[in-house]
Amino acid sequence: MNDLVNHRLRHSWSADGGAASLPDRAVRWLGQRIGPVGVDRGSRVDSRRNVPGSAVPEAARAELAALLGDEYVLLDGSQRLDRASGLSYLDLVRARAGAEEVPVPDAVLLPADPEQVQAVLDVCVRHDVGVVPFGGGTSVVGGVAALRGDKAAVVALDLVRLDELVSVDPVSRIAVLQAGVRGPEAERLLAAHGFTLGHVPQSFERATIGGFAATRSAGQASSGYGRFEDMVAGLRLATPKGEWRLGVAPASAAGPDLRHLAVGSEGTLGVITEVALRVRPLPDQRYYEGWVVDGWQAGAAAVRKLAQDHGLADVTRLSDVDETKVSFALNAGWKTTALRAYLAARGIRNPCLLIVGWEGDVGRRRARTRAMLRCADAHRIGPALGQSWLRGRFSGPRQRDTLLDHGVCVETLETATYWSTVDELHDAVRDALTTSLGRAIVMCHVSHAYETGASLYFTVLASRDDADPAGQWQRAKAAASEVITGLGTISHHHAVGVDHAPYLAAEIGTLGVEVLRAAKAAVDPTGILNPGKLLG
Ligand SMILES: Cc1cc2nc3c(=O)[nH]c(=O)nc-3n(C[C@H](O)[C@H](O)[C@H](O)COP(=O)(O)OP(=O)(O)OC[C@H]3O[C@@H](n4cnc5c(N)ncnc54)[C@H](O)[C@@H]3O)c2cc1C
Repeated sequence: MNDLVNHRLRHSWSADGGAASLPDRAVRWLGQRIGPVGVDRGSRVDSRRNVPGSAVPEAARAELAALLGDEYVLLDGSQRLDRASGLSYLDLVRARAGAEEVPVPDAVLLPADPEQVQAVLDVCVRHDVGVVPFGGGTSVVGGVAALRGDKAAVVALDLVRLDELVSVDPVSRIAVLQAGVRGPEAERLLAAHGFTLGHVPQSFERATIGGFAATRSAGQASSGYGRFEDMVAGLRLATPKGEWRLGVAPASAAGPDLRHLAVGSEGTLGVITEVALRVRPLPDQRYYEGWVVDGWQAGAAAVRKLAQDHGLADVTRLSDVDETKVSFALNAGWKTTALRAYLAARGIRNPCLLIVGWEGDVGRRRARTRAMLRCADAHRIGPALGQSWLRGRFSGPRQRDTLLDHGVCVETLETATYWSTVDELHDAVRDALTTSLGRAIVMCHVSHAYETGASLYFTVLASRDDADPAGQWQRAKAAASEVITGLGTISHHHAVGVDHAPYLAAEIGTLGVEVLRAAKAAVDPTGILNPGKLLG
Protein backbone atom coordinates (compact mmCIF):
# COMPACT_ATOMS: atom_id res chain seq x y z
CA MET A 1 0.00 0.00 0.00
CA ASN A 2 1.20 3.52 -0.71
CA ASP A 3 2.55 5.51 2.20
CA LEU A 4 -0.04 8.04 3.33
CA VAL A 5 2.44 10.43 4.87
CA ASN A 6 4.98 10.37 2.07
CA HIS A 7 4.32 13.99 1.16
CA ARG A 8 5.89 15.29 4.37
CA LEU A 9 9.28 16.18 2.97
CA ARG A 10 8.19 18.42 0.16
CA HIS A 11 11.47 20.33 0.18
CA SER A 12 13.53 17.27 -0.64
CA TRP A 13 13.37 14.11 -2.69
CA SER A 14 14.71 11.30 -0.56
CA ALA A 15 12.24 9.63 1.77
CA ASP A 16 14.41 10.35 4.81
CA GLY A 17 15.08 13.92 3.73
CA GLY A 18 18.75 13.07 3.24
CA ALA A 19 20.55 14.21 0.15
CA ALA A 20 23.41 12.70 -1.84
CA SER A 21 26.86 13.86 -0.81
CA LEU A 22 28.85 16.15 -3.09
CA PRO A 23 32.62 15.50 -2.93
CA ASP A 24 34.82 18.52 -2.16
CA ARG A 25 36.54 18.26 -5.53
CA ALA A 26 33.14 18.46 -7.26
CA VAL A 27 32.26 21.56 -5.24
CA ARG A 28 35.60 23.13 -6.20
CA TRP A 29 35.13 22.22 -9.86
CA LEU A 30 31.63 23.70 -9.87
CA GLY A 31 32.87 26.86 -8.21
CA GLN A 32 35.47 27.31 -10.95
CA ARG A 33 32.81 26.91 -13.64
CA ILE A 34 29.82 28.82 -12.28
CA GLY A 35 31.04 31.07 -9.46
CA PRO A 36 30.44 30.93 -5.72
CA VAL A 37 29.08 27.67 -4.32
CA GLY A 38 29.39 26.25 -0.82
CA VAL A 39 27.53 24.64 2.00
CA ASP A 40 27.09 27.91 3.85
CA ARG A 41 24.72 29.13 1.12
CA GLY A 42 22.13 26.46 1.44
CA SER A 43 20.56 27.06 4.82
CA ARG A 44 16.85 26.39 4.92
CA VAL A 45 14.45 28.41 6.93
CA ASP A 46 11.73 26.43 8.63
CA SER A 47 9.16 26.13 5.88
CA ARG A 48 6.45 25.26 8.42
CA ARG A 49 5.00 28.72 8.11
CA ASN A 50 1.71 29.97 9.41
CA VAL A 51 -0.97 28.49 7.22
CA PRO A 52 -4.21 30.42 6.88
CA GLY A 53 -7.35 28.73 8.21
CA SER A 54 -9.41 26.57 5.89
CA ALA A 55 -11.98 28.38 3.74
CA VAL A 56 -13.99 25.22 2.98
CA PRO A 57 -17.61 26.06 3.90
CA GLU A 58 -18.71 24.20 7.05
CA ALA A 59 -21.63 22.57 5.22
CA ALA A 60 -19.25 21.18 2.57
CA ARG A 61 -16.79 19.97 5.22
CA ALA A 62 -19.57 18.16 7.05
CA GLU A 63 -20.76 16.46 3.84
CA LEU A 64 -17.21 15.45 2.93
CA ALA A 65 -16.56 14.09 6.41
CA ALA A 66 -19.79 12.09 6.28
CA LEU A 67 -18.75 10.71 2.92
CA LEU A 68 -15.07 9.92 3.54
CA GLY A 69 -14.81 9.78 7.32
CA ASP A 70 -13.31 12.55 9.46
CA GLU A 71 -9.79 11.10 9.27
CA TYR A 72 -9.78 11.46 5.49
CA VAL A 73 -10.67 15.15 5.43
CA LEU A 74 -7.45 16.82 6.56
CA LEU A 75 -7.63 20.43 7.68
CA ASP A 76 -4.34 20.51 9.54
CA GLY A 77 -2.03 23.27 8.22
CA SER A 78 0.98 21.00 7.90
CA GLN A 79 -0.87 18.41 5.83
CA ARG A 80 -2.27 21.13 3.59
CA LEU A 81 1.15 22.74 3.14
CA ASP A 82 2.57 19.37 2.09
CA ARG A 83 0.19 19.33 -0.92
CA ALA A 84 0.62 23.01 -1.79
CA SER A 85 3.10 22.56 -4.63
CA GLY A 86 5.15 20.22 -6.76
CA LEU A 87 8.89 19.75 -7.14
CA SER A 88 10.17 22.31 -9.61
CA TYR A 89 13.21 24.42 -8.65
CA LEU A 90 10.82 27.31 -8.02
CA ASP A 91 8.69 25.12 -5.75
CA LEU A 92 11.76 24.02 -3.83
CA VAL A 93 13.30 27.47 -3.32
CA ARG A 94 9.94 28.86 -2.26
CA ALA A 95 9.35 25.98 0.16
CA ARG A 96 12.84 26.41 1.61
CA ALA A 97 12.24 30.11 2.08
CA GLY A 98 8.88 29.45 3.74
CA ALA A 99 7.38 31.72 1.10
CA GLU A 100 4.12 33.20 2.31
CA GLU A 101 2.79 33.76 -1.22
CA VAL A 102 2.54 30.03 -2.05
CA PRO A 103 -1.19 29.24 -2.06
CA VAL A 104 -2.19 26.41 0.29
CA PRO A 105 -5.23 24.16 -0.28
CA ASP A 106 -8.06 24.57 2.19
CA ALA A 107 -8.31 20.83 2.83
CA VAL A 108 -6.77 17.57 1.75
CA LEU A 109 -9.29 14.89 0.78
CA LEU A 110 -8.38 11.20 0.70
CA PRO A 111 -11.10 9.21 -1.09
CA ALA A 112 -10.83 5.41 -1.03
CA ASP A 113 -12.20 4.43 -4.43
CA PRO A 114 -13.58 5.75 -7.74
CA GLU A 115 -17.11 6.00 -6.32
CA GLN A 116 -15.91 8.23 -3.49
CA VAL A 117 -13.95 10.39 -5.96
CA GLN A 118 -17.15 10.92 -7.94
CA ALA A 119 -19.13 11.69 -4.78
CA VAL A 120 -16.44 14.21 -3.68
CA LEU A 121 -16.75 16.01 -7.00
CA ASP A 122 -20.53 16.13 -6.61
CA VAL A 123 -20.13 17.81 -3.20
CA CYS A 124 -17.55 20.24 -4.57
CA VAL A 125 -19.83 21.18 -7.49
CA ARG A 126 -22.71 21.88 -5.09
CA HIS A 127 -20.52 24.10 -2.88
CA ASP A 128 -18.48 25.59 -5.72
CA VAL A 129 -15.16 24.41 -4.29
CA GLY A 130 -12.11 24.06 -6.56
CA VAL A 131 -10.41 20.64 -6.80
CA VAL A 132 -6.73 19.97 -7.52
CA PRO A 133 -6.11 16.29 -8.31
CA PHE A 134 -2.90 15.27 -6.50
CA GLY A 135 -0.97 12.13 -7.48
CA GLY A 136 2.67 11.91 -6.45
CA GLY A 137 3.04 15.70 -6.42
CA THR A 138 6.11 15.46 -8.67
CA SER A 139 4.90 18.03 -11.18
CA VAL A 140 7.66 20.40 -12.23
CA VAL A 141 5.39 22.85 -14.05
CA GLY A 142 3.09 24.01 -11.24
CA GLY A 143 0.48 21.32 -12.05
CA VAL A 144 -0.55 20.80 -8.42
CA ALA A 145 -0.36 24.42 -7.28
CA ALA A 146 -3.38 25.14 -5.10
CA LEU A 147 -4.74 27.93 -7.29
CA ARG A 148 -8.36 28.77 -6.61
CA GLY A 149 -9.33 30.73 -9.73
CA ASP A 150 -12.72 32.31 -9.00
CA LYS A 151 -13.46 29.86 -6.17
CA ALA A 152 -13.52 30.86 -2.50
CA ALA A 153 -11.95 27.54 -1.51
CA VAL A 154 -9.86 24.83 -3.14
CA VAL A 155 -9.06 21.28 -2.00
CA ALA A 156 -6.22 18.90 -2.84
CA LEU A 157 -7.75 15.59 -3.90
CA ASP A 158 -4.99 13.17 -2.96
CA LEU A 159 -5.44 9.82 -4.74
CA VAL A 160 -2.98 7.92 -2.57
CA ARG A 161 -5.66 5.46 -1.33
CA LEU A 162 -6.60 4.36 -4.86
CA ASP A 163 -3.78 1.88 -4.79
CA GLU A 164 -5.08 -1.36 -6.25
CA LEU A 165 -4.50 -3.54 -9.25
CA VAL A 166 -8.12 -3.93 -10.39
CA SER A 167 -7.73 -6.68 -12.98
CA VAL A 168 -5.34 -8.41 -15.34
CA ASP A 169 -6.35 -9.83 -18.70
CA PRO A 170 -3.32 -11.98 -19.58
CA VAL A 171 -4.78 -12.95 -22.95
CA SER A 172 -5.15 -9.37 -24.19
CA ARG A 173 -2.21 -8.22 -22.03
CA ILE A 174 -4.19 -5.45 -20.40
CA ALA A 175 -4.07 -4.55 -16.71
CA VAL A 176 -6.32 -2.06 -14.95
CA LEU A 177 -4.60 -0.06 -12.21
CA GLN A 178 -6.08 2.53 -9.90
CA ALA A 179 -4.81 6.07 -10.31
CA GLY A 180 -2.90 6.40 -7.03
CA VAL A 181 -0.59 3.42 -7.58
CA ARG A 182 3.03 4.61 -7.69
CA GLY A 183 5.65 3.38 -10.15
CA PRO A 184 7.42 0.77 -8.00
CA GLU A 185 4.14 -0.59 -6.63
CA ALA A 186 2.69 -0.87 -10.14
CA GLU A 187 5.70 -2.93 -11.19
CA ARG A 188 5.47 -5.09 -8.06
CA LEU A 189 1.76 -5.78 -8.60
CA LEU A 190 2.24 -6.58 -12.29
CA ALA A 191 5.33 -8.71 -11.74
CA ALA A 192 3.20 -11.08 -9.64
CA HIS A 193 1.35 -11.82 -12.90
CA GLY A 194 4.54 -11.98 -14.99
CA PHE A 195 4.07 -8.54 -16.55
CA THR A 196 5.71 -5.14 -16.63
CA LEU A 197 4.64 -1.70 -17.74
CA GLY A 198 8.20 -0.67 -18.57
CA HIS A 199 7.37 2.94 -17.71
CA VAL A 200 10.31 4.28 -15.74
CA PRO A 201 10.59 8.06 -15.68
CA GLN A 202 13.14 9.59 -13.33
CA SER A 203 10.26 10.39 -10.96
CA PHE A 204 9.25 6.71 -10.97
CA GLU A 205 9.68 6.25 -7.21
CA ARG A 206 6.98 8.78 -6.37
CA ALA A 207 4.79 9.50 -9.39
CA THR A 208 1.48 7.72 -9.92
CA ILE A 209 -0.43 5.96 -12.69
CA GLY A 210 -3.01 8.78 -12.73
CA GLY A 211 -0.27 11.41 -12.86
CA PHE A 212 1.49 9.63 -15.73
CA ALA A 213 -1.73 9.58 -17.73
CA ALA A 214 -2.71 13.15 -16.82
CA THR A 215 0.64 14.51 -18.02
CA ARG A 216 1.51 12.25 -20.99
CA SER A 217 4.62 11.13 -19.24
CA ALA A 218 7.59 9.53 -21.03
CA GLY A 219 9.82 6.97 -19.31
CA GLN A 220 13.52 6.41 -19.84
CA ALA A 221 12.85 3.26 -21.91
CA SER A 222 10.25 4.94 -24.10
CA SER A 223 11.97 3.83 -27.30
CA GLY A 224 11.16 0.24 -26.38
CA TYR A 225 7.98 0.45 -24.32
CA GLY A 226 6.51 3.63 -25.75
CA ARG A 227 5.34 6.78 -24.01
CA PHE A 228 2.71 6.37 -21.31
CA GLU A 229 -0.04 7.47 -23.70
CA ASP A 230 0.91 4.56 -25.99
CA MET A 231 0.15 2.17 -23.13
CA VAL A 232 -3.29 3.56 -22.27
CA ALA A 233 -6.04 1.26 -23.51
CA GLY A 234 -8.82 2.89 -21.54
CA LEU A 235 -9.64 5.26 -18.70
CA ARG A 236 -12.22 5.80 -16.02
CA LEU A 237 -12.71 9.41 -14.97
CA ALA A 238 -14.86 11.18 -12.43
CA THR A 239 -16.14 14.51 -13.77
CA PRO A 240 -18.47 17.17 -12.41
CA LYS A 241 -21.04 15.88 -14.95
CA GLY A 242 -20.71 12.24 -13.91
CA GLU A 243 -18.49 9.30 -14.66
CA TRP A 244 -16.79 9.01 -18.06
CA ARG A 245 -15.36 5.72 -19.36
CA LEU A 246 -13.20 5.57 -22.47
CA GLY A 247 -11.67 2.74 -24.51
CA VAL A 248 -13.49 -0.43 -25.62
CA ALA A 249 -11.23 -1.91 -28.29
CA PRO A 250 -7.56 -1.87 -29.35
CA ALA A 251 -8.34 0.50 -32.19
CA SER A 252 -11.43 2.30 -33.34
CA ALA A 253 -12.73 4.56 -36.09
CA ALA A 254 -15.64 5.74 -33.96
CA GLY A 255 -14.77 9.40 -34.31
CA PRO A 256 -11.77 11.16 -32.72
CA ASP A 257 -10.00 9.12 -30.06
CA LEU A 258 -11.30 10.75 -26.89
CA ARG A 259 -8.84 8.80 -24.76
CA HIS A 260 -6.32 11.32 -26.02
CA LEU A 261 -8.46 14.16 -24.76
CA ALA A 262 -8.35 12.66 -21.28
CA VAL A 263 -4.67 11.68 -21.45
CA GLY A 264 -2.75 14.93 -20.96
CA SER A 265 -5.75 16.83 -19.58
CA GLU A 266 -3.83 17.55 -16.35
CA GLY A 267 -6.82 17.27 -14.08
CA THR A 268 -8.80 19.94 -15.93
CA LEU A 269 -11.34 17.62 -17.58
CA GLY A 270 -11.78 14.98 -14.91
CA VAL A 271 -10.12 13.00 -12.18
CA ILE A 272 -8.65 9.79 -13.58
CA THR A 273 -9.56 6.99 -11.19
CA GLU A 274 -8.53 3.89 -13.16
CA VAL A 275 -6.36 3.29 -16.20
CA ALA A 276 -6.41 0.19 -18.42
CA LEU A 277 -2.87 -0.33 -19.61
CA ARG A 278 -1.15 -2.45 -22.21
CA VAL A 279 1.40 -4.58 -20.36
CA ARG A 280 4.31 -6.69 -21.59
CA PRO A 281 5.86 -9.91 -20.29
CA LEU A 282 8.57 -9.31 -17.71
CA PRO A 283 11.88 -9.26 -19.57
CA ASP A 284 14.16 -12.19 -18.75
CA GLN A 285 17.24 -10.21 -19.78
CA ARG A 286 18.42 -6.62 -19.48
CA TYR A 287 21.65 -5.34 -20.96
CA TYR A 288 23.02 -1.78 -20.91
CA GLU A 289 26.25 -0.43 -22.33
CA GLY A 290 28.04 2.83 -23.09
CA TRP A 291 29.39 4.20 -26.35
CA VAL A 292 31.16 7.41 -27.27
CA VAL A 293 30.63 9.47 -30.39
CA ASP A 294 32.89 12.34 -31.50
CA GLY A 295 30.74 15.47 -31.40
CA TRP A 296 27.09 16.29 -30.85
CA GLN A 297 26.12 16.41 -34.50
CA ALA A 298 27.70 13.03 -35.24
CA GLY A 299 25.91 11.63 -32.19
CA ALA A 300 22.53 13.05 -33.21
CA ALA A 301 23.04 11.67 -36.72
CA ALA A 302 23.83 8.23 -35.27
CA VAL A 303 20.68 8.23 -33.10
CA ARG A 304 18.60 9.41 -36.05
CA LYS A 305 19.92 6.53 -38.13
CA LEU A 306 19.01 4.07 -35.37
CA ALA A 307 15.52 5.59 -35.07
CA GLN A 308 14.85 5.59 -38.78
CA ASP A 309 16.31 2.19 -39.61
CA HIS A 310 14.81 0.13 -36.75
CA GLY A 311 17.97 0.03 -34.66
CA LEU A 312 16.88 1.92 -31.54
CA ALA A 313 17.60 0.23 -28.26
CA ASP A 314 14.86 0.41 -25.60
CA VAL A 315 16.86 3.09 -23.79
CA THR A 316 18.77 5.41 -26.12
CA ARG A 317 20.28 8.45 -24.48
CA LEU A 318 22.88 10.73 -26.07
CA SER A 319 24.67 13.37 -23.98
CA ASP A 320 26.09 16.49 -25.60
CA VAL A 321 29.71 17.57 -25.15
CA ASP A 322 29.02 19.60 -22.00
CA GLU A 323 26.93 16.94 -20.30
CA THR A 324 29.68 14.42 -21.03
CA LYS A 325 32.33 16.78 -19.60
CA VAL A 326 30.32 17.26 -16.42
CA SER A 327 29.78 13.54 -16.12
CA PHE A 328 33.55 12.95 -16.41
CA ALA A 329 34.33 15.77 -13.96
CA LEU A 330 31.86 14.60 -11.30
CA ASN A 331 32.98 10.98 -11.65
CA ALA A 332 36.70 11.67 -11.57
CA GLY A 333 38.80 8.62 -10.73
CA TRP A 334 41.17 6.21 -12.34
CA LYS A 335 38.45 4.72 -14.58
CA THR A 336 37.54 8.12 -16.00
CA THR A 337 41.22 8.99 -16.46
CA ALA A 338 41.73 5.74 -18.36
CA LEU A 339 38.66 6.42 -20.48
CA ARG A 340 39.87 9.92 -21.34
CA ALA A 341 43.28 8.53 -22.34
CA TYR A 342 41.61 5.86 -24.49
CA LEU A 343 39.47 8.46 -26.26
CA ALA A 344 42.41 10.85 -26.76
CA ALA A 345 44.47 8.02 -28.28
CA ARG A 346 41.72 7.53 -30.84
CA GLY A 347 41.63 11.22 -31.68
CA ILE A 348 38.20 11.83 -30.18
CA ARG A 349 38.18 15.51 -29.30
CA ASN A 350 34.56 16.10 -28.35
CA PRO A 351 33.31 12.96 -26.68
CA CYS A 352 29.56 12.53 -26.34
CA LEU A 353 28.34 9.64 -24.22
CA LEU A 354 25.67 7.38 -25.62
CA ILE A 355 23.87 4.94 -23.32
CA VAL A 356 21.95 2.12 -24.96
CA GLY A 357 19.99 -0.59 -23.18
CA TRP A 358 17.83 -3.51 -24.26
CA GLU A 359 15.26 -5.50 -22.33
CA GLY A 360 13.73 -8.87 -23.20
CA ASP A 361 14.90 -10.14 -26.56
CA VAL A 362 18.39 -8.66 -26.27
CA GLY A 363 20.70 -10.62 -28.57
CA ARG A 364 19.46 -9.99 -32.09
CA ARG A 365 18.45 -6.40 -31.45
CA ARG A 366 21.73 -5.61 -29.71
CA ALA A 367 23.68 -6.96 -32.67
CA ARG A 368 21.73 -4.73 -35.04
CA THR A 369 22.18 -1.58 -32.93
CA ARG A 370 25.88 -2.30 -32.48
CA ALA A 371 26.46 -2.82 -36.19
CA MET A 372 24.72 0.45 -37.00
CA LEU A 373 26.66 2.37 -34.33
CA ARG A 374 29.96 1.03 -35.66
CA CYS A 375 28.99 2.25 -39.13
CA ALA A 376 28.38 5.66 -37.56
CA ASP A 377 31.98 5.72 -36.16
CA ALA A 378 30.80 5.30 -32.58
CA HIS A 379 33.18 3.65 -30.08
CA ARG A 380 31.92 0.96 -27.77
CA ILE A 381 33.11 1.51 -24.20
CA GLY A 382 31.32 -1.42 -22.65
CA PRO A 383 28.76 -2.49 -20.05
CA ALA A 384 30.35 -0.76 -17.02
CA LEU A 385 29.18 2.64 -18.28
CA GLY A 386 25.71 1.30 -18.95
CA GLN A 387 25.49 -0.32 -15.53
CA SER A 388 26.72 2.86 -13.88
CA TRP A 389 23.97 4.84 -15.64
CA LEU A 390 21.40 2.25 -14.58
CA ARG A 391 22.52 2.41 -10.94
CA GLY A 392 22.37 6.19 -10.90
CA ARG A 393 19.19 6.63 -12.93
CA PHE A 394 17.21 7.95 -9.96
CA SER A 395 20.03 9.82 -8.25
CA GLY A 396 19.50 13.16 -10.05
CA PRO A 397 16.78 14.40 -7.71
CA ARG A 398 18.88 13.61 -4.65
CA GLN A 399 21.85 15.46 -6.11
CA ARG A 400 19.49 18.35 -6.77
CA ASP A 401 18.78 18.62 -3.04
CA THR A 402 22.52 18.69 -2.32
CA LEU A 403 23.17 21.28 -5.00
CA LEU A 404 20.43 23.48 -3.55
CA ASP A 405 22.15 23.17 -0.18
CA HIS A 406 25.30 24.50 -1.86
CA GLY A 407 23.61 27.58 -3.28
CA VAL A 408 23.28 26.26 -6.82
CA CYS A 409 20.38 27.13 -9.11
CA VAL A 410 19.69 23.72 -10.64
CA GLU A 411 16.78 23.02 -12.95
CA THR A 412 15.86 21.11 -16.07
CA LEU A 413 13.70 21.84 -19.07
CA GLU A 414 12.71 19.73 -22.02
CA THR A 415 11.32 20.03 -25.51
CA ALA A 416 11.18 18.03 -28.75
CA THR A 417 11.49 18.80 -32.40
CA TYR A 418 12.00 17.22 -35.82
CA TRP A 419 15.45 15.97 -36.76
CA SER A 420 15.96 18.79 -39.24
CA THR A 421 15.70 21.32 -36.39
CA VAL A 422 17.43 19.44 -33.55
CA ASP A 423 20.78 21.24 -33.86
CA GLU A 424 19.21 24.67 -34.24
CA LEU A 425 17.00 24.12 -31.19
CA HIS A 426 19.88 22.73 -29.14
CA ASP A 427 22.05 25.77 -29.84
CA ALA A 428 19.24 28.30 -29.48
CA VAL A 429 18.16 27.05 -26.05
CA ARG A 430 21.77 26.90 -24.83
CA ASP A 431 22.39 30.46 -26.01
CA ALA A 432 19.20 31.75 -24.41
CA LEU A 433 20.02 30.15 -21.07
CA THR A 434 23.66 31.22 -20.96
CA THR A 435 22.82 34.77 -22.06
CA SER A 436 20.31 35.02 -19.25
CA LEU A 437 22.30 33.28 -16.52
CA GLY A 438 25.88 34.32 -17.33
CA ARG A 439 28.41 31.79 -15.97
CA ALA A 440 26.21 28.74 -16.19
CA ILE A 441 26.70 25.13 -17.15
CA VAL A 442 24.06 24.16 -19.69
CA MET A 443 24.01 20.51 -20.63
CA CYS A 444 21.70 18.55 -22.83
CA HIS A 445 20.86 15.03 -23.85
CA VAL A 446 18.58 13.36 -26.34
CA SER A 447 16.24 11.62 -23.91
CA HIS A 448 13.75 10.06 -26.32
CA ALA A 449 14.13 9.38 -30.03
CA TYR A 450 11.55 8.91 -32.77
CA GLU A 451 11.72 8.30 -36.50
CA THR A 452 10.93 11.93 -37.16
CA GLY A 453 12.73 13.69 -34.33
CA ALA A 454 13.88 13.70 -30.73
CA SER A 455 13.34 15.14 -27.30
CA LEU A 456 16.06 17.40 -25.91
CA TYR A 457 16.47 17.53 -22.14
CA PHE A 458 18.49 20.41 -20.71
CA THR A 459 20.01 20.64 -17.24
CA VAL A 460 21.20 23.99 -15.97
CA LEU A 461 23.60 24.78 -13.11
CA ALA A 462 24.29 28.37 -12.08
CA SER A 463 25.36 30.13 -8.94
CA ARG A 464 22.14 31.11 -7.22
CA ASP A 465 21.22 34.78 -6.99
CA ASP A 466 20.28 34.75 -3.31
CA ALA A 467 18.61 38.15 -3.60
CA ASP A 468 16.12 36.87 -6.19
CA PRO A 469 16.44 33.12 -6.78
CA ALA A 470 12.98 32.74 -8.30
CA GLY A 471 13.37 35.73 -10.63
CA GLN A 472 16.79 34.50 -11.78
CA TRP A 473 15.32 31.21 -13.00
CA GLN A 474 12.04 32.67 -14.27
CA ARG A 475 13.94 35.05 -16.58
CA ALA A 476 16.15 32.24 -17.90
CA LYS A 477 13.19 29.90 -18.42
CA ALA A 478 11.22 32.63 -20.20
CA ALA A 479 14.15 33.27 -22.55
CA ALA A 480 14.42 29.55 -23.33
CA SER A 481 10.66 29.19 -23.77
CA GLU A 482 10.60 32.08 -26.23
CA VAL A 483 13.13 30.38 -28.50
CA ILE A 484 11.46 26.99 -28.11
CA THR A 485 8.18 28.43 -29.32
CA GLY A 486 8.29 28.12 -33.08
CA LEU A 487 11.14 25.57 -33.15
CA GLY A 488 9.69 22.78 -31.03
CA THR A 489 7.13 21.88 -28.42
CA ILE A 490 6.88 23.71 -25.13
CA SER A 491 6.87 20.33 -23.42
CA HIS A 492 7.71 16.81 -24.55
CA HIS A 493 6.76 15.18 -21.22
CA HIS A 494 6.63 17.57 -18.27
CA ALA A 495 3.22 18.90 -19.41
CA VAL A 496 1.81 22.43 -19.32
CA GLY A 497 0.68 23.14 -15.77
CA VAL A 498 0.93 26.81 -14.90
CA ASP A 499 4.44 27.45 -16.16
CA HIS A 500 3.88 26.57 -19.82
CA ALA A 501 0.29 27.80 -20.09
CA PRO A 502 1.31 31.17 -21.62
CA TYR A 503 2.93 29.30 -24.53
CA LEU A 504 0.13 26.83 -25.28
CA ALA A 505 -1.79 28.99 -27.77
CA ALA A 506 1.36 29.50 -29.84
CA GLU A 507 1.62 25.74 -30.18
CA ILE A 508 -1.97 24.58 -30.68
CA GLY A 509 -3.49 27.81 -31.99
CA THR A 510 -6.20 29.97 -30.42
CA LEU A 511 -8.75 27.68 -32.07
CA GLY A 512 -7.11 24.73 -30.36
CA VAL A 513 -7.43 26.50 -27.02
CA GLU A 514 -11.11 27.17 -27.78
CA VAL A 515 -11.67 23.48 -28.51
CA LEU A 516 -10.15 22.58 -25.13
CA ARG A 517 -12.26 25.24 -23.41
CA ALA A 518 -15.38 23.83 -25.06
CA ALA A 519 -14.51 20.34 -23.83
CA LYS A 520 -13.99 21.73 -20.34
CA ALA A 521 -17.31 23.55 -20.45
CA ALA A 522 -18.99 20.25 -21.35
CA VAL A 523 -17.57 18.22 -18.46
CA ASP A 524 -16.87 20.95 -15.91
CA PRO A 525 -19.31 23.80 -16.55
CA THR A 526 -18.60 25.63 -13.29
CA GLY A 527 -14.83 25.26 -13.63
CA ILE A 528 -14.01 23.52 -10.35
CA LEU A 529 -11.32 21.24 -11.81
CA ASN A 530 -7.71 22.33 -11.39
CA PRO A 531 -8.17 26.10 -11.82
CA GLY A 532 -5.38 27.91 -13.65
CA LYS A 533 -3.74 24.82 -15.17
CA LEU A 534 -3.26 23.95 -18.84
CA LEU A 535 -5.60 26.67 -20.13
CA GLY A 536 -4.21 29.34 -17.80
C1 LIG B 1 13.00 14.68 -10.31
C2 LIG B 1 11.91 14.57 -11.32
C3 LIG B 1 12.11 13.81 -12.45
C4 LIG B 1 11.10 13.69 -13.41
N1 LIG B 1 11.32 12.89 -14.49
C5 LIG B 1 10.33 12.72 -15.39
C6 LIG B 1 10.51 11.83 -16.50
O1 LIG B 1 11.55 11.18 -16.65
N2 LIG B 1 9.48 11.70 -17.37
C7 LIG B 1 8.31 12.36 -17.20
O2 LIG B 1 7.40 12.18 -18.01
N3 LIG B 1 8.13 13.23 -16.19
C8 LIG B 1 9.09 13.41 -15.27
N4 LIG B 1 8.90 14.27 -14.23
C9 LIG B 1 7.65 15.03 -14.13
C10 LIG B 1 6.55 14.31 -13.32
O3 LIG B 1 7.10 13.30 -12.53
C11 LIG B 1 5.51 13.71 -14.24
O4 LIG B 1 4.78 14.78 -14.79
C12 LIG B 1 4.55 12.72 -13.58
O5 LIG B 1 3.79 12.14 -14.61
C13 LIG B 1 3.62 13.33 -12.58
O6 LIG B 1 3.00 12.28 -11.84
P1 LIG B 1 2.44 12.55 -10.39
O7 LIG B 1 1.69 11.35 -9.96
O8 LIG B 1 3.50 13.01 -9.48
O9 LIG B 1 1.42 13.73 -10.68
P2 LIG B 1 1.25 15.09 -9.91
O10 LIG B 1 2.51 15.85 -9.88
O11 LIG B 1 0.57 14.85 -8.62
O12 LIG B 1 0.22 15.81 -10.90
C14 LIG B 1 0.61 16.21 -12.18
C15 LIG B 1 -0.61 16.83 -12.89
O13 LIG B 1 -1.57 15.82 -13.14
C16 LIG B 1 -2.77 16.05 -12.41
N5 LIG B 1 -3.17 14.75 -11.89
C17 LIG B 1 -2.47 13.93 -11.05
N6 LIG B 1 -3.16 12.80 -10.84
C18 LIG B 1 -4.32 12.92 -11.54
C19 LIG B 1 -5.46 12.09 -11.72
N7 LIG B 1 -5.55 10.89 -11.12
N8 LIG B 1 -6.47 12.52 -12.49
C20 LIG B 1 -6.39 13.71 -13.11
N9 LIG B 1 -5.36 14.55 -12.96
C21 LIG B 1 -4.34 14.15 -12.20
C22 LIG B 1 -2.42 17.06 -11.35
O14 LIG B 1 -3.52 17.86 -10.98
C23 LIG B 1 -1.33 17.86 -12.04
O15 LIG B 1 -1.89 18.82 -12.89
C24 LIG B 1 9.89 14.40 -13.24
C25 LIG B 1 9.69 15.16 -12.09
C26 LIG B 1 10.69 15.24 -11.14
C27 LIG B 1 10.45 16.05 -9.89
